[in-house]
Amino acid sequence: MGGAFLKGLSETEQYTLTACDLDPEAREAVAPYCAETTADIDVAADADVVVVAVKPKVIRTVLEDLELSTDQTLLSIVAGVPTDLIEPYTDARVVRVMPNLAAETGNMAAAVTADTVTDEVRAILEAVGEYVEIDESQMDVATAVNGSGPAFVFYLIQAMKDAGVEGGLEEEQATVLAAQTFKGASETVLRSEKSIDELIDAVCSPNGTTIEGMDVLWDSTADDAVADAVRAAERRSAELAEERTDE
Ligand SMILES: NC(=O)C1=CN([C@@H]2O[C@H](COP(=O)(O)OP(=O)(O)OC[C@H]3O[C@@H](n4cnc5c(N)ncnc54)[C@H](OP(=O)(O)O)[C@@H]3O)[C@@H](O)[C@H]2O)C=CC1
Ligand SMILES: O=C(O)[C@@H]1CCC=N1
Repeated sequence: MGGAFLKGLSETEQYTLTACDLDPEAREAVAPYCAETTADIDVAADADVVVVAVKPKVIRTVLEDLELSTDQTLLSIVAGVPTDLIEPYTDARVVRVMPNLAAETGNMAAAVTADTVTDEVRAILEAVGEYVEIDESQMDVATAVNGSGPAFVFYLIQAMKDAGVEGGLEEEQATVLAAQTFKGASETVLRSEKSIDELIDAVCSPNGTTIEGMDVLWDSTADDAVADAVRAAERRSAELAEERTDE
């Protein structure tokens, strides 16, 4: 996730980016997008905004080594680790963000804690996509919807693509048609003033093809399966918080 963030931010040419990782291969992978890569956390700690992008189980170790001052911002993208668990380890302002992998292409959907976000962090998030400001109590569900969400959408694209292949399209053709259709539909939802129900209606020509397919979906439990996936991810995010708090 840290690499996707770096790649997206490097495209904007607005930031001086330093990547810190202990693994030389990880540093090599992001070197083209950074002014500097380092294994020395003190070098990373020089930045105005320090993004912590390690797995939940190692955040405490990283925080113990990270010396920041009150005029710096620590931006945590670590799932399930609450602000009040991070704050005792740092003098920096702590802002919690749930990003997603689409940062890489400047299409990230992110959720950020409304009570700690600054204009500096808003500018970073805006540079690589769209963000919403939420109460931290909503971070687990946001983690499920926009953090894990890309995987759920990849799954749906695959299902649509597979159906196209089954109908006779070539794999590559079906992938382009399915993925571009998700992309176009997403743009429409974001730009249109119509509700999603109105947009569905607009695709359904009278006695046409779409209504036949929509009847199948409306009669199915596809929406329940999506809601169950979101709830399972939300539950896990809350569990991660519990596991961290126990330490
Ligand atoms: N993947 C995603 O789509 C999203 C992930 N996140 C959050 O981002 C964080 C990272 O997830 P993800 O990118 O999937 O995980 P990865 O394991 O791919 O990335 C974590 C990176 O941190 C490195 N690392 C571990 N310990 C240290 C250390 N002490 N100092 C410096 N670097 C270290 C790891 O190196 P090594 O591999 O050698 O251990 C690895 O390169 C998680 O907290 C996750 O919750 C949030 C939103 C979306
Ligand atoms: O799967 C995970 O735990 C991380 C957090 C959100 C997306 N990936």
